[in-house]
Amino acid sequence: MRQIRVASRRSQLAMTQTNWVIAELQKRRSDWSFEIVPITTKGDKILDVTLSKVGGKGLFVTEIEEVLTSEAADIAVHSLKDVPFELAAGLRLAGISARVDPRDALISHQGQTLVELPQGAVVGTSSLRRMAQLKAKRPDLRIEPLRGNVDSRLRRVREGEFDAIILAAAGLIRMGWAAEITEYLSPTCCIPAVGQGILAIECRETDQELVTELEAWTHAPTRLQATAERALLRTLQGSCQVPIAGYAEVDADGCITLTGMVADADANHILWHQATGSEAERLGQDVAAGLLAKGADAFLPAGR
Ligand SMILES: NCc1[nH]cc(CCC(=O)O)c1CC(=O)O
Repeated sequence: MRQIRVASRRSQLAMTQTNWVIAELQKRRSDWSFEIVPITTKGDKILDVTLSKVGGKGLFVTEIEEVLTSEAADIAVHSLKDVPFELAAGLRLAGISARVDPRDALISHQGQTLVELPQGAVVGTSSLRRMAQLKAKRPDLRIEPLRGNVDSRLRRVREGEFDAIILAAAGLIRMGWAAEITEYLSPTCCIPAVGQGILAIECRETDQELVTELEAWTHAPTRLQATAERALLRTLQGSCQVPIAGYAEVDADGCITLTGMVADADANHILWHQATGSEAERLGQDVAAGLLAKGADAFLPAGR
């Protein structure tokens, strides 16, 4: 018998993800019971500003990590894409879920796909990564900031404030709202964020019982994808201030193909690089090196 305290943000998406992970772990460990410790993070309080302007990587994650470090909770469930490449000392992403859909999704007011949107249509997104790739496809679109919870974002497009918005398909699928999606953007056209569609469970590395259980629960092919994509992010020292994308696929032989993208903040210059390998960490570093060789340095923060 053990009581596991699970730190979770209060948003509907966070609670849905947390409850899903608790159900998964409960299936394996009927001798454990779970208690949710709700946390309001700084990121949750800043709803009306473009996050990249607020700055500070890991706005949603840092305070949750403090709760783990101070032993006020034992595990935390994160969307992997919100987790900075560097964790707080003593913590570890011991559990990695099977990835759900990694793609971005277009939700449009009148059911048009990306190519069908009228000239100059207003598209909501605050993600520099999405903005850069949208601009590359459709330079005529007017891109406007869009923040807030998933349900409020959907309401704003439904009410016609935007012609379309872009969200991660994964969040909509987990909430049971996939019917709202007009078009799934292919990962070759709009490369997903590092870790998009993956849930990561963080705990103290000294908690052997939890580490062992979470590692046994981990989906091995997704762990390879996560490792390759995060090695790319780490090597580039990427944060939400720089438009970076990274998406790895693993074939049946365990061969990994990783595609990386870096753009400048105005999306006037976009660089891509792709490579294949069998060692995830190494592959992430190689794709980062490939991007740097093509000039990605100029788009990244100085002093890396
Ligand atoms: N940046 C916010 C965020 N972090 C994780 C998700 C849900 C998708 C996922 O698990 O990757 C979202 C919403 C979105 O981008 O639409």
